[in-house]
Amino acid sequence: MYDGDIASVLITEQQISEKISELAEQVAKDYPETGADLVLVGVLKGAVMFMTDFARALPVPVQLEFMAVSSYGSATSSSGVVRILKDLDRDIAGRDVVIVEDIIDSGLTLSWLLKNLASRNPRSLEVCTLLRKPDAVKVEVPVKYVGFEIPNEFVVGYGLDYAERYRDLPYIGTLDPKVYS
Ligand SMILES: O=P(O)(O)OC[C@H]1O[C@H](OP(=O)(O)OP(=O)(O)O)[C@H](O)[C@@H]1O
Ligand code: HPA
Repeated sequence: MYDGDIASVLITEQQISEKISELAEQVAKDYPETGADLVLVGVLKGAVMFMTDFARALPVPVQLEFMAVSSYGSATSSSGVVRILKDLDRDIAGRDVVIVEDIIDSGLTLSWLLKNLASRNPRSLEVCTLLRKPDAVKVEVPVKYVGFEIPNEFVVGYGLDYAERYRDLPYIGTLDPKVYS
């Protein structure tokens, strides 16, 4: 599939699966079953694969919510101004909430999202991301659960796209430069 487009495999399907088990164990420990279920907020579309695998790996009951947001500005870099395309279906006031992200790159999307969700008065609000790039440290975003720290390269697969392609790859890889040209 996508013959020749992938320059290298950065994280294999098995590494992803092992990491998700570790993250799920960590999160389950921090949220022992109480009266109300934990709410996972997945950020469309990139986080879909991670969200569904992560929810199934968690040994505590969770409710799934999704948000779709879009950044104004250029396609390649986030401007930090975010618009809600699809909002949550439910009120999160008083609930334990974990934002589930595929990647934190500049950190601008997440920093906006944290402020937006915090204003809805959840009982607690944390972030779980599969990938984080070093640039993310430029914006101060508190992220409790991080799967992999990756180099500052454009990656695709496992939900991550380039021009809406490659989201369906089961692993995470880098793109051959010929794809961009
Ligand atoms: O830290 P940042 O620089 O803000 O980048 C991270 C965001 O960018 C990607 O979403 P994108 O806007 O590409 O939408 P998609 O998930 O639909 O691909 C990714 O899923 C994160 O939400
Ligand atoms: O490296 C990336 N790949 C795909 N989508 C992204 N959104 C932010 N960073 C990336």
